[in-house]
Amino acid sequence: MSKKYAIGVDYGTQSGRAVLIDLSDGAEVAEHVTAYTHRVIDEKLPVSGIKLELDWALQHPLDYIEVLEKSVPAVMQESGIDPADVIGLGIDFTACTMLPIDEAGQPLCVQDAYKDNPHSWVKLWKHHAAQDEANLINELAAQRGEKWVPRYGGKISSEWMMAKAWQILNEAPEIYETADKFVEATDWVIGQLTGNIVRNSCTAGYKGMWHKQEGYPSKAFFKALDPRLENLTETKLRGEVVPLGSKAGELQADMAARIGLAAGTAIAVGNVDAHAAVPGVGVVTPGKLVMAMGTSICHMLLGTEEKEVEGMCGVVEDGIIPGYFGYEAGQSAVGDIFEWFVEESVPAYVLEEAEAAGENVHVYLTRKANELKAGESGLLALDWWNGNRSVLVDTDLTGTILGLTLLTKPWEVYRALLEATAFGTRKIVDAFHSNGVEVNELYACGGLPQKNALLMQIYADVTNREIKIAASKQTPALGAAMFGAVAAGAAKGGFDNIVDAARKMARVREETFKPIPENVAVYEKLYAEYNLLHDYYGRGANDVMKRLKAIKEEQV
Ligand SMILES: Nc1ncnc2c1ncn2[C@@H]1O[C@H](COP(=O)(O)OP(=O)(O)O)[C@@H](O)[C@H]1O
Ligand SMILES: O=C(CO)[C@@H](O)[C@@H](O)COP(=O)(O)O
Repeated sequence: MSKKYAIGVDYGTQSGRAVLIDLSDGAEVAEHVTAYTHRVIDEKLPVSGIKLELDWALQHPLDYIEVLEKSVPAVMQESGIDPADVIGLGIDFTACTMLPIDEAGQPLCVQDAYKDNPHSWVKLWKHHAAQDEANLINELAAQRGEKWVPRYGGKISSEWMMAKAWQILNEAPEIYETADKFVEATDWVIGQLTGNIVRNSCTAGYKGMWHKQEGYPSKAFFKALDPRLENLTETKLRGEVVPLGSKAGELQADMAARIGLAAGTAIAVGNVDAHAAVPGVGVVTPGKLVMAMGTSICHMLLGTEEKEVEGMCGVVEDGIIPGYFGYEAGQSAVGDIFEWFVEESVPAYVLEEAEAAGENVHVYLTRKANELKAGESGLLALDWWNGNRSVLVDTDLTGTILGLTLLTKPWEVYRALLEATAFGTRKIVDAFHSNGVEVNELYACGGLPQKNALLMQIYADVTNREIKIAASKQTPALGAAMFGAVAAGAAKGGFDNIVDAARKMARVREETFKPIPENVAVYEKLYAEYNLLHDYYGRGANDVMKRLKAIKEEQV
C-alpha cells in the first residue's frame, strides 16, 4: 500500500489552517493558513454596516468554505501528493460557534431577506451578549435543582447554545421562527463536505447540554424558562448526535472538485479545537491536563469518574477520548489580553525600540519582562479582560491591574498580565485536583507555547508542575487529521480508533519547563493575593465591575 495521509483543518478565531499529515509518523507535510475575509465581526455587519451592540462577536460562514477552497488545494499542491492517498479529513472548530440555517442547510445570513438582521449571522464562541439569558437559565436551573447543572460546574455560560438560541428568540423572533435548525459551525462545515448535517457528541455535550444517557434538559425545564422554548431540542436542535471518532460521511463530488481531493474521501464528524488537541498532543489517559493556549486557553483533562468541579465548563462521557469522562475548563482571554496591551497600551518609545531591535512588540516586552524577578514589579492583575470562564463563569467581570506607580514600566505590566493568566490557570488546576480529578502533569499546545518561553516558565512556576510542550505546532489540526484517519479506518491505511492514532502520531518536545523553586515560593505569595482579589471582585463582596458595566450600558 502506498503511503497514506490525512488532512486536519483547524478553524481558529481569526483564521483557518489546513495541515496535511503523514499517517506513518504524524509528520506535517504541508500547511496553509487562510485568514477569514470578514475577520471577527464585532462592530458592524458587512455590506449594510448595521451597528452591533456591546459584547457581540459574529462571523461569516462563507469564510469557512473559503478556507477549504484555498488551504486544502494549497497543501495538496505544496506536497505534490496524489489525492487518492489522502484517505481522510477531519476538522476542529471554536465552539459554541453557532448559526441558524434553513431546510436546505443554507445559512440565513447569506440570504437577502435576512442578511441585515444581526441574529441571522454566525454567533462566534466569544459572542457574550447573551449573558442576561445565561443568568436566567442558571437561576431557574438552580431553583429547580436540575441535575444536569453540576455537570457544567454549577453554571452554564452565555457562550453556549442554550443562551445564544434564547437570545435569538428574545431579540429576533422572526429569525428564530424561520430557522429550520441551529447548528454548530463545525457540524455545518462537515455537512457542506458530506451533504448531510450530523451533530457531533462533543459540541452537543459541552455546549448543547446533551447527555449520552439522558439527552437534553427536559421540555418542562425549557417551558418554565420560556413557553416558546418548550420544543427547542425537538425542533431547532433536532438531529442525530454521533460519537466522536465516527465517520460523518464521504466527500461529495462537487466539493471534491472545489477543494482538490478525491470524491468519497472519509470525513470525520466535527470536533472542537481544544478537544482535538488532546490526542494531538498524545494524551489518552487521566492525570494530564492539556492546555490549548492561544487567544484563549482551554484546559482539557480525562477522568475515570464523573466528578463535580466548581466552574468547570463541563464533563462529558466520551467527550474527548472514548472510554473516559472528558473535562473542560477555560480562560476566555489569554493571548487576547497580551494583544490588547500591545495594540492599545504601549508608548511610542516601546514601538521604536522594538523596531530598532528587529523584534515584534511581544518579543521585545517579553525580553524586558524576563529581566525582572518574580514579584519585582509590585503589580498584580486579574485576567478578566473577556470575562471569567472558569471558575466563576461570569462574562460581566472585567480586568484590573493593581500596584501601578509613576515608575511602572510597560514590560512590568506585560509581565503582570502573563502572570495573571497563569494564576487563572492555577485556579483551574486547583479546582480539578481538589475535587478528585487529578492533575499531575501539564501539556501545552497552541500558538503561545511556541511564541513565549517566559510565559511557559511562569506557568510552570505558578502551578508548580512540569509542563511538556507539543512537538506539533498545529496540535488541534493534527488531532483533527487523526480523527480523519480514524473515519477512514485501518483497512484503508488509517486507524481503527483514536488511541492507536495518537500512539503512532503524537509527540512532545524533549525540552520541558520545570518549576524553579525560588520562583514557586514568590508566586505562592502572589497567588494568595490573587485569590483574595479574585473572591473580592468575583464572588459578590464588591460588584463594582458589574456596576461600571451597567453605567457604561446606560451611557452607550
Ligand atoms: N510573543 C508572544 N507572546 C505572547 N503572546 C503572543 C506572542 N505573539 C502573539 N501572541 C498572542 O498569541 C495569540 C494568538 O495565538 P494563536 O495560538 O496563534 O491563535 P488562535 O488562538 O487564534 O489559534 C494572540 O492573541 C497574540 O496576542
Ligand atoms: O471554547 C472553546 C472550546 O471549548 C474554544 O473554541 C474557544 O475558547 C476558542 O479557542 P481559540 O482561543 O480560538 O483557540
